[in-house]
Amino acid sequence: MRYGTTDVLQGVNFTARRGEVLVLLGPNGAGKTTTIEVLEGFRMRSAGDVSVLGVDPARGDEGWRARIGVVLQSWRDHGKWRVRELLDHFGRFYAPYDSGEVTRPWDTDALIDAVGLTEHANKKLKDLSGGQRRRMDVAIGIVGRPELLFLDEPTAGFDPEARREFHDLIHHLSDSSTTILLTTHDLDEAEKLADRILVLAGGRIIADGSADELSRRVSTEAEVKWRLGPERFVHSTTDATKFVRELLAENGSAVTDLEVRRASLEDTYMKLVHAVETGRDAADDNVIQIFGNPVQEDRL
Ligand SMILES: Nc1ncnc2c1ncn2[C@@H]1O[C@H](COP(=O)(O)OP(=O)(O)OP(=O)(O)O)[C@@H](O)[C@H]1O
Repeated sequence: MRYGTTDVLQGVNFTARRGEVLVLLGPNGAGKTTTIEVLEGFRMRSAGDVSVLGVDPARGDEGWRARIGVVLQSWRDHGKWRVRELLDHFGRFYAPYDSGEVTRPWDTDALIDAVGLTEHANKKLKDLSGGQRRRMDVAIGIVGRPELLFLDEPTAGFDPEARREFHDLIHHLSDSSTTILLTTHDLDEAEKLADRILVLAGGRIIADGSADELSRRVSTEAEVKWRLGPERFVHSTTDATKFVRELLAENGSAVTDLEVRRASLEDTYMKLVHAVETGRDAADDNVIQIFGNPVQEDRL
């Protein structure tokens, strides 16, 4: 994708499988929204091949659009509509695309309940709080029971409870085989939701895998912490299972507060993105820098 003379995306290559939750991570301006907009058919790509539900988004017709749900980064329109009224209205557009397999649209009250807006069903959109408005955006995105759902920073402005409810909703949707591509800057959220994480930086996908796979890619070592009586210990190892087995065989129930920690997604992400920004290979760096804690089999 090129804007003017600037190539914003140049090596974005990935495939999503049915029912998978893909989380797209990347620094501000990396091109996440652009990627999503190209896939949705909102933005025409400058070059390259794209297939979404078997169709080139540049040529998607209404039948194709009915199978897709979109939650943009922010919507502030339809302020005078009431929650139930607007969802009822949008839902009607999907009725012709009801198939034996998928009932379209979603029943309005059941949908309002699923996004936690039952108390506010009769409120005008302009009177909703930021987080409630965001829940409404999500409801609009899924009213047609999409097979594929795009969510651009869906939980921005959610309180912790709304976030938890949203995560449950995503799990429920993916259990019913909806494929989901979402962007977020919340790495805990990415770790909770993603079957696969894509990291976009420098205009290309620099990592593609589960949180665990990415962590192993930048670090083969895990950190084991434990306590023996009043003393605390820490040890870095490439085979945590073997180490823990031996530790317990030697010390039995004297071992307490045992903890095994791989590099967190945040550690991994920072390392991958930093490597692109500095032109180095993430796997070259020493594991100790990942944990930021220069201890090897030392007593703390
Ligand atoms: N219409 C446009 N014309 C020119 N440049 C654009 C346009 N839209 C986006 N860009 C540029 O393309 C790059 C990618 O933008 P994009 O919005 O896709 O990033 P993003 O990863 O979604 O960022 P954020 O995390 O901040 O939402 C940015 O440098 C942005 O300035």
